[in-house]
Amino acid sequence: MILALWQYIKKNPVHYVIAGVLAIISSLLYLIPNYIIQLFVDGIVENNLIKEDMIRYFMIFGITMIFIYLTEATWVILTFGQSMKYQTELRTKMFRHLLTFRAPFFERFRSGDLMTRMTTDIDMMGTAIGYGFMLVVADGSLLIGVFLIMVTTISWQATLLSIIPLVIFGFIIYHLGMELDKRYENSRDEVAKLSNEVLEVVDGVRVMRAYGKKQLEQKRFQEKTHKVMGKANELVWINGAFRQVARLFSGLSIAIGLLYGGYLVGKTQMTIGELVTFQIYLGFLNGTIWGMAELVGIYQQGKVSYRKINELETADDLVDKQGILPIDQIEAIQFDQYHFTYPEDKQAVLKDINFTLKRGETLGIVGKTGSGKSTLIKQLLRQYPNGQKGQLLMNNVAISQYDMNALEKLIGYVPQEHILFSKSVKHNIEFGNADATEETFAQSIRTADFEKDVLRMSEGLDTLIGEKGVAISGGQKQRVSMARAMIREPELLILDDSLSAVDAKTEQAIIGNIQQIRHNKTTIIVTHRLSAVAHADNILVIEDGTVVEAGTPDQLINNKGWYYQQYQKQQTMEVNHENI
Ligand SMILES: Nc1ncnc2c1ncn2[C@@H]1O[C@H](COP(=O)(O)OP(=O)(O)OP(=O)(O)O)[C@@H](O)[C@H]1O
Repeated sequence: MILALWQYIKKNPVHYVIAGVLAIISSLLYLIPNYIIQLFVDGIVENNLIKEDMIRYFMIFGITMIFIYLTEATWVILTFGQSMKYQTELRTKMFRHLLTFRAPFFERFRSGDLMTRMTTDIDMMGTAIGYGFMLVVADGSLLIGVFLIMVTTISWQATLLSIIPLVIFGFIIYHLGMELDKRYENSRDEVAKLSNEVLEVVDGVRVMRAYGKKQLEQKRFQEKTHKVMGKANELVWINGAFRQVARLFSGLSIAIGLLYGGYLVGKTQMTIGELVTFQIYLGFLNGTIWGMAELVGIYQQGKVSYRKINELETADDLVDKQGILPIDQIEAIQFDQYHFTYPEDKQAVLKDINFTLKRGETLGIVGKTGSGKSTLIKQLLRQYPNGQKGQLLMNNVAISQYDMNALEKLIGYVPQEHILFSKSVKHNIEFGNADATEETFAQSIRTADFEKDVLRMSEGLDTLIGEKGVAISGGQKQRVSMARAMIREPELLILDDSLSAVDAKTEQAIIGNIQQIRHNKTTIIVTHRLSAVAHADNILVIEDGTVVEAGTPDQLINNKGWYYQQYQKQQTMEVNHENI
């Protein structure tokens, strides 16, 4: 951690050098008022304090305090400003880094954990480089300055004797710090788990209510908070005990100083003024030792947070991102004896997949639930590592060779679970392509059959949706999501069971619109409703990760296999539905 912080300090030398010099100056300036106090007390005791001296002392005292204020304020502002800058830079860097990760990473790191890393841990690193730096420089220079002044100007024997308890305390702090490390980590991990729980509860609150599980969830949550409290209490215990030990040692140091100082005053080897100043100096030394104790805590917490951030920085999502080839058109997609197993699994989910999809064609993918349809799409989107056997080619080149960003720009993907942002309808659609012309924007809404819905919304396209806005239906969400993909006018459009929540008539209208505007462009439609792929050039029926039937809709009907049976069932259902 220290190395990482040092790298940052080195990047901003001017700020830190100025802050460091000012911190040292302000610490040393603190010695002047003490010296004035010493002269003042001695003047009173020796009865030779004259008015001019008093005015002079007062002036020096006042001016020094003003300088202390100015230097301290300047370097504290500089240091904490840098700390904020450091946090902002680190957070931006980590966020950019997070965006590069693919699905396996997010399966490993849960949302609550990531939130804790992006907030508390980065804050802690900021504290280490701000408050930690302040403690090291200011308290360090004060400690050295006070020690030297005590030794050289008052009494080296009294100084050495009275700092013995402080040195012992220093050793205790050091060893306790080691003990605190693990406990800080445990406590922090429990908070991360709790954050995750809160997210899940907020997300699933409606289901929880519907199933009458409010009480149960409350109990579970309470158990988790008790666990957090338990771990935090361990720290409170150690910190509490530690503070009392600190008090004991600092009291001992002052007592030794008083006793030995009193003895020296009795032997006229120390003036009363020096004894008073000596006690004030001891107070400073005690303060700096407290500061060092705090520094140990900041260092230990910072170390834990650094480990957590470093884990994110060095995490690998196992997806090869090294591809550099540019791509601006997808002429053909080819799965060649392709096998795929999820990283944490042993059994292949896709087995021996073979097919070619040419530019301008529409491919339908159907099959039982859990058969591997979405997995095939995820492989096209490169969300997981490459398949273990066979090849996935685009324009006859392995897909992994292409620059991911270039590839992503060609694809419009409408996923099964519709993720919309808590912003306006317009913002959500424009998210697909902020540079789209008004005409393309209007066309995307038309294609998604969302025009009527917009008219019904109180603020039209500016209507806020999501958490802070109006709740929209599942079918409306799907169509906003569809418009977001359409506004890209993508080379390759992928609909992954993305019209399941709209009625058959609307689905037909949308599919018709897509057919009409996507000449020469490629479309993949994964669906459970066969009417959505009735126009497809080719259809794959997937069962247990393998293609069991393939062909045009007519060929599959003639085949009399799974497709035919499903077709019959869905036809009967549709007729019954129309008769109701
Ligand atoms: N991230 C994952 N890690 C491990 N296994 C997974 C993962 N995602 C899906 N699976 C498994 O892979 C298999 C295929 O899932 P997939 O989502 O591809 O099916 P599907 O045909 O799209 O199903 P549905 O029609 O219900 O959407 C399932 O057994 C599923 O449990």
